[in-house]
Amino acid sequence: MSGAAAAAGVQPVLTIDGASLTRGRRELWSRLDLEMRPGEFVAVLGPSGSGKTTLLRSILGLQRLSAGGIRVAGTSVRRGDPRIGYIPQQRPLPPDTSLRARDLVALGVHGTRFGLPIPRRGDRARVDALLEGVGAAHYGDRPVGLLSGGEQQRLRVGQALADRPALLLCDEPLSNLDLANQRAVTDIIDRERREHGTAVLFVTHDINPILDRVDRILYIAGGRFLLGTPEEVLQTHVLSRLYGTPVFVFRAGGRLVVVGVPDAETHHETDEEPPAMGPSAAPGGRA
Ligand SMILES: Nc1ncnc2c1ncn2[C@@H]1O[C@H](COP(=O)(O)OP(=O)(O)OP(=O)(O)O)[C@@H](O)[C@H]1O
Repeated sequence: MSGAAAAAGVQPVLTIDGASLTRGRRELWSRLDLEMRPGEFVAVLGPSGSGKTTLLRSILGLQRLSAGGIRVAGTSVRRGDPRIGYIPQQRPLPPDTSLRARDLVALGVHGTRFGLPIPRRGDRARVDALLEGVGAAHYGDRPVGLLSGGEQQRLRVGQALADRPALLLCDEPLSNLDLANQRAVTDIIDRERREHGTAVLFVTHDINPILDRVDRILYIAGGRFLLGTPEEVLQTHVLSRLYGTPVFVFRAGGRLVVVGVPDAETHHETDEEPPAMGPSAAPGGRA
């Protein structure tokens, strides 16, 4: 154990240790360190193609690292690890999908997650409780293909939380949702981490809907990363240094807007020394 979690005397839920991932000649990120404590909410930001989804896939054991290691609650991850819940990037389900809403949630319940559904005693009650928890009880028996994007997304959250994971990985779970559904889905995830200590790693393009819940931000760009509180990371001078080009952070009407972000592949040579992080950097963070 090391870092802030150790200082607080708790076992980290997630430990990423010097992780690097190279695709062809391109280094997506390198020497990435991240330690998450129970109940912590970390947002992952960065331009399209910077490797955010790949990071989640690495944590899930679906993507081999070029270097470094990843542990969940102190041990290596394996495919289908029940300690991890995963909300993948949203794709609308086809209208003719024959599953009912409750079937989709049931796929997350132990024993059915990665194989054929094998209902066990108590599963129905668990599925009912999950449907209730995500506000989907009233459409539990409807075909999923006929549900709206927001209704489907609540079910995906229910499925990911079914086995009460220690770590919840969310890949842009709010995209394509209206503001009311963004808030509803955020509230469900936030309640889970407050009530059950689930650590949440949340990939997003827009920090605004979750800004008031986030403990730290991991910002990935051009093979580099920054780690710190929102106040530390979301600053014009900090992001300009990360990108190596002027990037502006504006605050308007309680919202943050980041302007001038270059494409993920058009900046930074990977063998460049990363710029120094300001004095307000969280331990373990660098840029
Ligand atoms: N299976 C794969 N084989 C080769 N390259 C891949 C594969 N999957 C992703 N990539 C590439 O790796 C890079 C990172 O992809 P990734 O999906 O992790 O980015 P991202 O930050 O999640 O992007 P977005 O915000 O658009 O979802 C991209 O350049 C992508 O084209």
